[in-house]
Amino acid sequence: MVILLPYEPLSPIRWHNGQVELIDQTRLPGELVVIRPRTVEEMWDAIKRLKVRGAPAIGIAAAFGLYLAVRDSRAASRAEFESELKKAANYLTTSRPTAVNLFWALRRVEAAVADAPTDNVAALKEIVLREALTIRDEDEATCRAIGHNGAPLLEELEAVLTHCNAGTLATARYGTALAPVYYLASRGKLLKVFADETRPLLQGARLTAWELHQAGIPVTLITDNMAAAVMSKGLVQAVIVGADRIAANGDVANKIGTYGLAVLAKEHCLPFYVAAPASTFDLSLKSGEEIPIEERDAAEVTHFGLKPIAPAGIDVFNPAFDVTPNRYVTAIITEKGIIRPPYQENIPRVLQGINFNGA
Ligand SMILES: CSC[C@@H](O)[C@@H](O)C(=O)COP(=O)(O)O
Repeated sequence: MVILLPYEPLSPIRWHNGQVELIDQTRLPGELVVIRPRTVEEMWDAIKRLKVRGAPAIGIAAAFGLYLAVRDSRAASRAEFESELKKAANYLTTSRPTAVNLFWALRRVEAAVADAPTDNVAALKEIVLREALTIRDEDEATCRAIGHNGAPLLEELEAVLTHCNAGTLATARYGTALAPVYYLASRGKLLKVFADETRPLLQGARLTAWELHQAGIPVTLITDNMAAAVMSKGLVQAVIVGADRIAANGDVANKIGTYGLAVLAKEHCLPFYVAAPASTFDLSLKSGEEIPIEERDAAEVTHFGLKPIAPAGIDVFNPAFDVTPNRYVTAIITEKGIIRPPYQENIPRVLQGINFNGA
């Protein structure tokens, strides 16, 4: 097992020796295994099975997936190459429907090729790889900026509650919800984190607890149904989560259970913060009602690992995400600044970089 320098989280996705390397998140916390998808099909499978997961990381993985799809292309023309790229992008969009970063990254790579001033297929392949690498590197800088921007909201607090994993494992590095925690730690302020285990796939227990523990940040694991008790005892002073898609009105899709936490936070007069990059906003959607919510296999609920914990054949409802209405969201922390209500007006203002502090 790798031991990290205190407070410096690892990066779960990188390009090394001509291959994409991913930490297989289904194997954590027991084993730190690196996988190297070699085809677009293997990358699709890694995304579908949550070997790589978390909205920004899914986008980065998909961009590399496009390169894997065209790396050995024998296209005879630019048009043929672009058609192969489009086919691969369409295929990758079928892996997971909710995180808009996936669609954003694929569009970005396609646009880079469309804008390229060359018809040379070898040069176009190189552009696909360069764009994937740029998306990865920019995400790391973006997450660091989210950490910087979010830190003032949390620096006076003792502890926060988070849900699922919106940490370094969900991004190129640093995470979104956990970015301010890492940022503060690197400056000597250790904020405590209560991590929901996050049923059914336990990203909180397996991933958030693991990565914070590795980085030397104090983390306390709770089951999802303990959040109300933690809040009522005053053990946390804020909730901070990531997002998979944010609609134009500020409604937030995130891991199932997030909505309940937001309602609980309101009842306990705690701020409810969402941390997300600009690539997680989908301003084409008026509200969260339009966000496609992934439903996953019933076995994730009826089984604990391979062990059945429910009667065989029982009906199951297993949405992977829920939508938190904007009225519960105190602020959205982005790399461009902090966005506060009214979201309809303030989201475009902040994302377009108009000088506005969100106060
Ligand atoms: C920075 S990641 C934000 C979200 O993607 C995260 O909170 C989440 O819901 C991840 O769900 P997952 O199903 O593990 O991909």
